[in-house]
Amino acid sequence: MTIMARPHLLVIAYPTQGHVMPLMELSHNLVDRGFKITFVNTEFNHKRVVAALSNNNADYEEFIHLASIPDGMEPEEDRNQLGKLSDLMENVMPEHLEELIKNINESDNGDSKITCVLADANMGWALEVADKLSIRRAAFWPASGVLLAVLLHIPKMIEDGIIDTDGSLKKTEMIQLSPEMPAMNPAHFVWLLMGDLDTQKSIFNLIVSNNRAVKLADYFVCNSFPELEPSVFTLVPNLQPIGPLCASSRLAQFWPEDSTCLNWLDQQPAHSVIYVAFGSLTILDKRQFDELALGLELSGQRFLWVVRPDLTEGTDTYPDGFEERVGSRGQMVGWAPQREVLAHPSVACFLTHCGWNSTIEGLSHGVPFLCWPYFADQIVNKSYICDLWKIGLGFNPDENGLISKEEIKTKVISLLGDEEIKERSLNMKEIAKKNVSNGGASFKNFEDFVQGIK
Ligand SMILES: O=c1ccn([C@@H]2O[C@H](COP(=O)(O)OP(=O)(O)O[C@H]3O[C@H](CO)[C@@H](O)[C@H](O)[C@H]3O)[C@@H](O)[C@H]2O)c(=O)[nH]1
Repeated sequence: MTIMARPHLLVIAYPTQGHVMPLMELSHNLVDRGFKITFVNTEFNHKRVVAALSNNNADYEEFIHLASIPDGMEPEEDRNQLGKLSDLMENVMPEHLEELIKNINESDNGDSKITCVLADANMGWALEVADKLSIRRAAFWPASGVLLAVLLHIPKMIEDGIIDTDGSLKKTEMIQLSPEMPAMNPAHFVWLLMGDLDTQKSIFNLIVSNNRAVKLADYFVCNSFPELEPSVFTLVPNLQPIGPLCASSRLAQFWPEDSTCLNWLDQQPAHSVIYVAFGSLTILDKRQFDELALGLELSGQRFLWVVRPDLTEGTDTYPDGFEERVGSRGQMVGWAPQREVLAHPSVACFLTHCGWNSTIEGLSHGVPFLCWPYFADQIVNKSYICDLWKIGLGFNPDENGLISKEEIKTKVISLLGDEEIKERSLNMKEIAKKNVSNGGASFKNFEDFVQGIK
């Protein structure tokens, strides 16, 4: 009897948590369908993932090999400089990736050859490397399909004089890509919300080269489902939604998970806890951090708050007496098992920065949102949550741009009392679930994808 070798996929993600996480989840799903994976992180992130690993990953370690290549930055440099990081990666990483693939494919240690590269569409150069080596290519889009549709529309927007060839804005009127999609404020284009002018230009250049590179992909999949953003899949017909991807995320955490909060959640009444988390990149200034703490206190509700070690600039001490006053009603952790938290029956709502993964994870569990976008695609995601799907509320900043404790309390109380939002959220959960169940649209797309890349 011949035992067939597992098809061997090389997977590479853009080096931030919100990209590594869903691609690892997709890798787990592919292992379940018979693949072997070499998952490539930057050396910097590889060290973090290994340091944060728990010991319950044994099942997957056999089939997911964690590899790493340098990103071009010095070890101590700040990886949140996304413009600089993107420029360096495009220059430095391709030759390292090529070498890694050649080493695997030429080694005689019995390892099967890499048959396909599955790259984050934000790492288009990796598809070019695969093309050069005549290896099959697939791309994954980790954010909303709407965002991708806007980015692919860049050449037309340059032609129409809406933006310049360097991405700067020339016209300010709203744009609408299709009648079913809400109009979009060009000031909210993702690259314009990414830091200083140099960063914006670097990110814009990266987008333009990625738009070119994704044409090399034989398959293009994303973490969404048809009902969520219907017209997108008409505008980008080769993009196949396979989401929601939101099971437990093993082998991908940049910080060690503090699971003690699940025991705390077990002790709380059903639908009583506000879960507060801002993803991996948001930084709050100290004044806003304090106001958030005081707003949670003032709301009188139970809350679970993820206070990442780098959530605030400078010190992250709480306002005077805050911890004593909230007592066991409030729980703060450095990094939570978010997907398990959102699935917990004690959670009533999700105060989020509206990163795409958090959005998908929240809506897949029927949890209503309180939206506090920070940058990048989050402002557009918020408008989908609040205005289109109507499963959440946003905050209004005061005249100093601060979201006040009173505003936080008001919105918490309004959301928790809003039965229509709750009903729509539960309905969305059902639609999400149907998509990945046997016969659902995302399920079928995933099956086609698996057959295609085998
Ligand atoms: O305590 C925590 C907090 C977060 N997470 C996970 O971390 C991921 C965070 O991803 P996301 O919600 O998308 O936020 P960011 O980390 O900010 O992601 C970046 O990447 C996303 C995908 O491109 C974009 O939508 C965001 O705007 C961008 O900031 C999610 O899977 C969460 O489940 C945890 O596991 N534990």
